[in-house]
Amino acid sequence: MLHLAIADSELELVPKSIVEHPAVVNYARRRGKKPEEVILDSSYHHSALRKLEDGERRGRPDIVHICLLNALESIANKEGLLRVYVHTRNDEVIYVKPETRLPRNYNRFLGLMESLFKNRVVPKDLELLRIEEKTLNELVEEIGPDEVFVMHEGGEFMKPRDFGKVLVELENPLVIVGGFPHGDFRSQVKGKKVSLYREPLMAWTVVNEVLVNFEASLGL
Ligand SMILES: C[S@@+](CC[C@H](N)C(=O)[O-])C[C@H]1O[C@@H](n2cnc3c(N)ncnc32)[C@H](O)[C@@H]1O
Repeated sequence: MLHLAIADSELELVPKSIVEHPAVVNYARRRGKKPEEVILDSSYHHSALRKLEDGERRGRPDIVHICLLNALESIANKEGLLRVYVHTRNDEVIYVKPETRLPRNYNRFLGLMESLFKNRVVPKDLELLRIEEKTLNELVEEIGPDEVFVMHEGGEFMKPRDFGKVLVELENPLVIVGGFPHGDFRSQVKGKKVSLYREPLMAWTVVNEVLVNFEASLGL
């Protein structure tokens, strides 16, 4: 089983300090929600983000959306060989059941995340998504992987194809990909740093490279 964690993801509700900012208030009103119940999104809350620490990297639920779509629709997942987790900047972990069919539409995805933050599980009966307070290190301990790989542009270079071969030799590897647009991991993560390319890649590209090469090494 391959475990994939999208870590330090920039997925959060609008922080208290900016709930009264006009960009947030107007956006929430348009969506018929309370300002404190909406997900922070840099494309809508750009002016409010300037007032926040780390504002240049926060409010990127789109990264989580694309990574999850790619992972959940992958052949590895359809074959029952993948578990996906989203860890957020506020140390929460979202557990995603493999059979989850995420909305393709971005605004619907935001609505789903808002409902998850409010109700802690969605939907109530199937519990496809569940969120818990948890650090990345606590998640790693819980998974108990035989090896942890931290995908990092400054890590040891490995061709994606060779990395796939390394993964299939293990029982329970964990691959960690940063769910943020700029900078480095905020969490202190222990693991082998691996670079798949000489330049920085988008998180969803790394997810795809890891999964496709894992599948190829399995002969899928
Ligand atoms: C957009 S990058 C993070 C920001 C990047 N440090 C920058 O400033 O452009 C998102 C994640 O993709 C992964 N990643 C990016 N480039 C990579 C590479 N060349 N090899 C392996 N993983 C990479 C890392 O896990 C990283 O945290």
